[in-house]
Amino acid sequence: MAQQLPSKLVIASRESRLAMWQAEHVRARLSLLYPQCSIEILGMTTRGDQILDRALSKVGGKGLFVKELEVAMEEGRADLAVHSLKDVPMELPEGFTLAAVLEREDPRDAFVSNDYASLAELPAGAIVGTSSLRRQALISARYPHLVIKPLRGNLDTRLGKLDRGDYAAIILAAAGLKRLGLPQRIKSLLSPEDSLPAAGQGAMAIEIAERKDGLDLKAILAPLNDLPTAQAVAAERKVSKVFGGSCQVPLAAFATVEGGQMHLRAMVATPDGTRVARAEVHGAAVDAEVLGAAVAEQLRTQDAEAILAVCAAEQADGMNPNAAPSA
Ligand SMILES: NCc1[nH]cc(CCC(=O)O)c1CC(=O)O
Repeated sequence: MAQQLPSKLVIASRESRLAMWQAEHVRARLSLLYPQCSIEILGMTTRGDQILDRALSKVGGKGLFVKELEVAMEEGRADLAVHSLKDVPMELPEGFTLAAVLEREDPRDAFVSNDYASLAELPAGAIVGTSSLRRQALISARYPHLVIKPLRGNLDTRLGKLDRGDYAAIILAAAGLKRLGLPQRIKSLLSPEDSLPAAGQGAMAIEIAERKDGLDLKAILAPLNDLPTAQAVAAERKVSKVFGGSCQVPLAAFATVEGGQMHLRAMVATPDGTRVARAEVHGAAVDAEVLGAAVAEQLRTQDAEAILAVCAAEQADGMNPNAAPSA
């Protein structure tokens, strides 16, 4: 790299075990690439981590988990921030960009239970824990005899609540469990038919701020970017953006890329799963955003706007006890 390299780079991260694992992963990869550069991690608590008792949709949504990290970059206390891409808002504030998207971990949702092997095994009335509207809608659509109850907190907290017996099973992203060395907690993986993943699930992203010192940080981070993953998540996030993308709406978007070809699937639903619209397209992966827009358009012709209007009305009524990230 012809690029000048600073003597030190600071990575901002949330302090949950998963966030720190991800920041450490990026630190290790950068250290291998640039052994002459010292790379440090700045752990931070975000407002989203503090507010555990209220629906995040009421107090600002996904942005709450990234704002403090952005302020640290703006003030020069950090150079980059590592995020679970799923938790990153579709529109970043002026002056911030995603510099790299790392190769995706398993994007699927995982069924976690101490007593049962799969959703299909659960008896009528069994309590399933998830605070994702998407998971709630998809599970209710297919297994209407199950009872969905909210579940928040970081991964360890959620597993603790399962082990205490509060739930028959809980649904978590497989990626988080694998990264934390807990793959044995996964009893089965949900197929895309049972539970289509959320936009960006399983992918890590590196965010940077516009530099006043002219340092081309994007070029420095470029070797960490995984093109097929970047293309897949660009399509998924486009779908989400078209529908006003936030975790307050049951929306799934999942793309796979192989040999430059993309298969993109998406779904919107009412939170109770009684109305579900699905769409899919195949095309060249370089046209990621066009494919995303095409799937969004297909959903729209299937009444997606009406479905989302139901969600908005319920939220205005304060019926949504759910929300957002905290792994
Ligand atoms: N919603 C919080 C969140 N954000 C990222 C992950 C897991 C890791 C990932 O998807 O990359 C999780 C936990 C979960 O959904 O179970």
